[in-house]
Amino acid sequence: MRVILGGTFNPPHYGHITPALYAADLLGVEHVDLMPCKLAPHKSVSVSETHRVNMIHRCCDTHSRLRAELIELSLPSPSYTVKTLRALNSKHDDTICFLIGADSLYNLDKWYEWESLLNYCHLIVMRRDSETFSPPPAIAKWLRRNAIQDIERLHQRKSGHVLLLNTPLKTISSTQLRNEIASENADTLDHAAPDTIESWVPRNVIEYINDNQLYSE
Ligand SMILES: Nc1ncnc2c1ncn2[C@@H]1O[C@H](COP(=O)(O)OP(=O)(O)OP(=O)(O)O)[C@@H](O)[C@H]1O
Ligand SMILES: O=C(O)c1ccc[n+]([C@@H]2O[C@H](COP(=O)([O-])O)[C@@H](O)[C@H]2O)c1
Repeated sequence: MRVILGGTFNPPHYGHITPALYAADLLGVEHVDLMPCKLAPHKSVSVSETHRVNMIHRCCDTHSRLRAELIELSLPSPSYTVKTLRALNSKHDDTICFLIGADSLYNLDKWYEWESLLNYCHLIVMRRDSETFSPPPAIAKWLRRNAIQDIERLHQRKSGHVLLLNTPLKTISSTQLRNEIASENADTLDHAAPDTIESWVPRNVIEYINDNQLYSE
């Protein structure tokens, strides 16, 4: 079984890493694969793919359970998840648990061929800003058909289930981090108490951001 977290990672942060590792623990999987998209379907991205990948590699240097999955960089863009999952399935037989945050779940019906996603993976949903999940009606209806409670069931089928997990809440976003840095708080990030920095972003990622003057305007 593989646990994959797709994202723009602009930049990666502990809102990605902490709940993803927690989910992997519950699933009994050692690694979490961070999979940067080439071109995000619903977003504009301000820094190069190379910087985003380098920051992911830094996260992997800090956390040995993280790995980089770079398949989307060689697939056509935009990076539609259903197409990526098909490509991954054609290469390996592993069951894929694809992680998404609650905000992604609530918008899932806007994704390309979203109703096919569960043909290729299980979806594991992490809490984002709130203790509880409050999906809109269309998604709630879909969840009634597809959501399970018992983690063991993920090991019994290769795809087709959705699991909402009570992952630790880390209410940070890449947008918030970019705004902090753009508003000249990069210095604050750099000199803040180590506990503060390390609760947002791995230190070597902050160093990378500062060294490359990312997000400063
Ligand atoms: N703090 C968080 N807690 C749980 N899941 C998160 C968190 N931040 C991001 N995610 C999830 O990780 C995936 C990748 O997120 P992404 O790289 O877009 O980060 P982001 O912080 O949401 O970025 P942005 O602020 O630029 O929109 C998405 O499925 C998203 O829901
Ligand atoms: O397939 C889609 O239509 C689709 C639409 C929006 C997001 N995604 C994927 O969801 C993951 C998180 O996306 P984002 O935009 O929150 O960084 C990332 O792997 C994206 O490729 C996928």
